[in-house]
Order: sequence, then structure tokens, then C-alpha cells
Amino acid sequence: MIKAFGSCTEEKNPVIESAEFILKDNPHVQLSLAGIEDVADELLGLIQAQNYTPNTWRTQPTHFLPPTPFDAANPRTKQCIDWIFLVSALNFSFWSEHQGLPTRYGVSWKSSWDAQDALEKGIPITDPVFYASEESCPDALIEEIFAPVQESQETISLLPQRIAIMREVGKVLVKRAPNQSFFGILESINANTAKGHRTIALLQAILEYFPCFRDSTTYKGHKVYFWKRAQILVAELWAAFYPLEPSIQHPIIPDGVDYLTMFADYRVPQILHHLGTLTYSEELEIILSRGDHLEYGSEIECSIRAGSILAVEQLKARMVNKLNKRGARASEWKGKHHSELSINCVLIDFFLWDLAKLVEAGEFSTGRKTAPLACHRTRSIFY
Ligand SMILES: Nc1nc2c(c(CN[C@H]3C=C[C@H](O)[C@@H]3O)cn2[C@@H]2O[C@H](COP(=O)(O)O)[C@@H](O)[C@H]2O)c(=O)[nH]1
Repeated sequence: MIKAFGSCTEEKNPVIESAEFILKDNPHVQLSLAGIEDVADELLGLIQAQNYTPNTWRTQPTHFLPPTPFDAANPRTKQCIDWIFLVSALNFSFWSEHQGLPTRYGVSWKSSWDAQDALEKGIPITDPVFYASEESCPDALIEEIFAPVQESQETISLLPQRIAIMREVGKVLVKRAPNQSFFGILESINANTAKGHRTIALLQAILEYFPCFRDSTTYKGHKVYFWKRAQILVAELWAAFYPLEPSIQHPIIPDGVDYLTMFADYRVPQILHHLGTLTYSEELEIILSRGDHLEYGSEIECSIRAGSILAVEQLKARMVNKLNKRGARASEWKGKHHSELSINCVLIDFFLWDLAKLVEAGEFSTGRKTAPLACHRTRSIFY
């Protein structure tokens, strides 16, 4: 049965099918196959040189780390899973009307993304029972958490929607999740789903339980799916709990993330275009330079996201091919913790996102002749 929000199919992620439909004869966005070929080489080189692995996730200063080795009974494990869940629910629309200026929105309170800091201050921010309730976690506290730095001339975008999402997802967890935690959902899926199907079942469950994760729209009369936040939730859980020892099976995402596509936001498309994997129409380039807003679900907005999904699929195919050709899949990966690592869209996406941030901060030069075009401006709860 195809559900209103879409069904994960075993054969192919519907996000890829949607992107293919959108990109066919698309007047605004096309893949540059020559660019993709070169960038695949370039990225492989960078990923290997930097020893970039799923464990790199652990090096981000704001990430709340789980205990190692994995310990289901350690309260921090549940807290970490619930923190990743909450952050993924709120992981949208941070682009600023004041891009590049000191007046842009910046969060003043460390606790807003730093769960460790919040917990130390006695705010149980990872606990759905706490944030589902207006009594224990009033709107005013959420506003305070997202309050801007003094020099900022804007507040966080879509604050009412963020508050509504916290209540919505919190209430679902409190009512329906075993142990009132996302960890309960995860454990129940892993226990009740056949081997090889658990990642898909998890993605499907996220879409079923939480309407605010259903990132889909209609393109030329056809239902299309992007599922950015739902997929990145699975991916961040995978990266956060990626074992430090290669011989150990993944404790919570045992079937891996090969099923997932990249997460179509506004930052990764920007770097993919800058690197030369995508070509844009003149009209689209003008729209981006002018900073025009693009409606969620509009044809151009769908096209940008679809282009990024397929560019990363193509990059992955070429990178895997190159590794296989070199016979290097197992032997040449000298990751810090892993001698064996295969490329997937999640790793490429995370690497590109981090790279985009370095380029934006002027800390890395891609050697391209022109600077990146501005990212596209869509105000949406989905990315
Ligand atoms: N495709 C993709 N999009 C990502 C992320 C992340 C962060 N993930 C962490 C996990 C691994 C990485 O190492 C990161 O530390 C955020 N976003 C999206 O970007 C936008 C915010 O951008 P800006 O306004 O510049 O801060 C917003 O739509 C947000 O949802 C990612 O990884 N992939």
C-alpha cells in the first residue's frame, strides 16, 4: 500500500526516483558528468588525506557523544539518541537574510545546541516528557534557548513552528514510544524486523510516527519525496554510534545506511554547484545572486534539490568504481579506526557539508575561479 506520505520500497529509495523524475529534461538544473568525474577523484583524495570516516562526527564540538563502547544501559546512550532525534526534528532553515554580516542571527546561549551544557544546567532537554509539556518547558524557555546574540538584527526563523514541532514530536514519543524515548522505537524495530530490512523500517517508522518529517510535495502533478530530516536522523545515529573497532557490528543501525540518499538542504547544493557537478540555467543563477525567495515545492526549488540528490548518487558510483578498480576497497583505506570503509552517500554528504562550512569561513580554498553562488532561500521546516 502506498501511504499518503510515501512508502520506502526495498528496491530503490523513492527519493532517487523522485529526483530522476524531476531532473528529466529539466530546464534549470542539469548534472555535469565531466564535472562529476573530476570531483569524484578530488573528493576521494580529500577524504583519504583527511582520514574522514563516520567517526569524524565525534569531533564536532557541539555533538553530544554516546559512551564507548556501546552500552544500552548507560543513561547517556538514551540521552544521546533522544538528543539526535530532537536536533533532527529542528534541523531546518538557519540561512540568514543578513548572510555574511555581524547582524545575522547567531544563537547566544550555548545550551541551545549543546545538550551537555543544558543537562548540566538542570534542563533535561533530551527528554520528550520535558519538552512535550508546556508546564515543564514553557514557550518562554524555548524562546530563551533560541534567543539571538546581542549584535544580531534577526531572531531565529520559524520559532512558532519550532515550538509546535517540539510539542508534536514530544507528545508522540510520550504516548507511543516504548520507554517514552526514540531509543524505544529503534530497539523495537531492530527486534521485530528481518535482517537487511531494518534501516528501511526505521525510515518508514519515522515518516509514519512524525508528520513533520514528511518532506514531500508535488512536481508536475507527480508526488515527489525528499525526506531530508528523516534520512539525516538515521544517518546521524549511524555516525554517532559508529563503532571505533572495525570488527564490531553497528549496535543500533545494523543494516547500515547504503539505502539513504544525500540530504537535500540548501548548503550541499551550493557546494555541489560550486565544485562543478551541477550546471544551472542563467535564470536560476540570477535568482540566486539576487537572493530571491523560492517557495517550498516550486519547480525550481525541487530541481535544485533533485540535482543534488542525483549528483551525489553519481559521485558515489564513480568513487566506488575507482576504489574497486584500484583494488583498494579494503587495503587502501587507512582510516584512523577502520582499515575497511566503503563509500556511501551519507559519508559524501557529511564531507561536503563540512567542506561547504570551511569554504564559507574562508578556511579552505577549492581552487575554483569563481566564488560559490549564494545558497537558495526557501523558508521551510523541512530543511
Ligand atoms: N545535507 C546536510 N545538511 C545539513 C547537515 C547538517 C549538520 N550535520 C552534522 C553531521 C555531520 C556533519 O559533520 C555535521 O556536523 C546540517 N544540515 C543542514 O544545513 C543547513 C544549515 O546550514 P547553515 O545555515 O550553513 O548552518 C540546514 O538546512 C541544516 O538542516 C549535514 O550534515 N548534511
